[in-house]
Amino acid sequence: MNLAALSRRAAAFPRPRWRGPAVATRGLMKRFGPIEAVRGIDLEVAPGETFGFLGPNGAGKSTTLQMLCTLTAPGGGTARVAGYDVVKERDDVRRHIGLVFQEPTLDGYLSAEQNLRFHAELYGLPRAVSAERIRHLLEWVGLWERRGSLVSTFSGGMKRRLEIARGLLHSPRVLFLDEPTVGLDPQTRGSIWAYVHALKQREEITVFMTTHYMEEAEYCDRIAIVDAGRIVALGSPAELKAKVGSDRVRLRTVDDGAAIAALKARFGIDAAVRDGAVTFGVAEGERFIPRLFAELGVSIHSVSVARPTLDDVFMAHTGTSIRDAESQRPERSHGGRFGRAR
Ligand SMILES: Nc1ncnc2c1ncn2[C@@H]1O[C@H](COP(=O)(O)OP(=O)(O)OP(=O)(O)O)[C@@H](O)[C@H]1O
Repeated sequence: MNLAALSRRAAAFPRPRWRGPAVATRGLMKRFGPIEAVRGIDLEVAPGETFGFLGPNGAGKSTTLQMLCTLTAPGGGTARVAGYDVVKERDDVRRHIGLVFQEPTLDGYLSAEQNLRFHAELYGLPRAVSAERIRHLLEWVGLWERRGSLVSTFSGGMKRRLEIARGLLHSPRVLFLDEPTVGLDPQTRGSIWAYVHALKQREEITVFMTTHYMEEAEYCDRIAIVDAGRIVALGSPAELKAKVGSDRVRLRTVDDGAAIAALKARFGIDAAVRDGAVTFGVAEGERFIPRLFAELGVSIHSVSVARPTLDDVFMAHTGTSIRDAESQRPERSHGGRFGRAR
């Protein structure tokens, strides 16, 4: 049965309101030849949550998302989305999810409104309903005035907003966003987040997104930090940072090598030079600073203390920063991921 027929059937036989987890996986796995892209993901996302999958390039974020969206078959384990099994009830999953990809999948030769109308027809939305919803969504993403313009004339930010509107057209229960702001300038990234926030105010929807931007993960209710195909930490950003425990101290000194040796010898602290400063973690950093000046025995030019960041969380679980993890892996193009052979 095609998507349109499924939607008509659903409209004719409304289901009782479903209350289980929006996303639930057990031992989810995927392998590409010798590469173990996803190595046993266990996850439960509650309805209404904004959930982030945070990790460096190649961590397995997109592959997990593709399995949840039924775009690639799991190699092992199970996954349910909106209550439906991604393998046995693929069409049901598809009917209840919206997708926004990294790469635009809009038709540049059609106008903004035509793109949405086409999508509405694909999902079998009745005309009266879709016309109203298209207007509503285009107004909401600030594109109603430009509804007649060809999408090929739109900026990157406008296209992403239109994609979000399209992803919401059929009122999905779960909206999947794959790196929704990659390639956008900081201002446009901020505005995309403002739309996601506003969306949570007006629709009862779960948002599941992947990102490798720390600052974006901070917007999520909960995040899973993934590395090499596994979840290494799971919780709210505040919980995860609290678990790291230590503050991050950064020193600029006359002699970094001597400072690192003295930190080890006098305080038992393992420090390293990162981004041009001697960096280490210590509980209650502000209280430690006076001792440092008194006892280090190496002249200090400047010192800063910061509360743990999500990068510190990543480092605590993997021994490396996300940035370093990305630079250690072969860079892959962000383009065409959904077009790759599976
Ligand atoms: N179709 C494919 N064929 C072969 N290998 C693949 C395929 N898709 C993903 N991989 C590999 O699986 C691993 C995980 O890739 P994935 O795209 O899921 O990571 P990611 O965390 O989303 O990274 P990025 O931030 O770069 O998108 C990588 O080593 C990648 O090269």
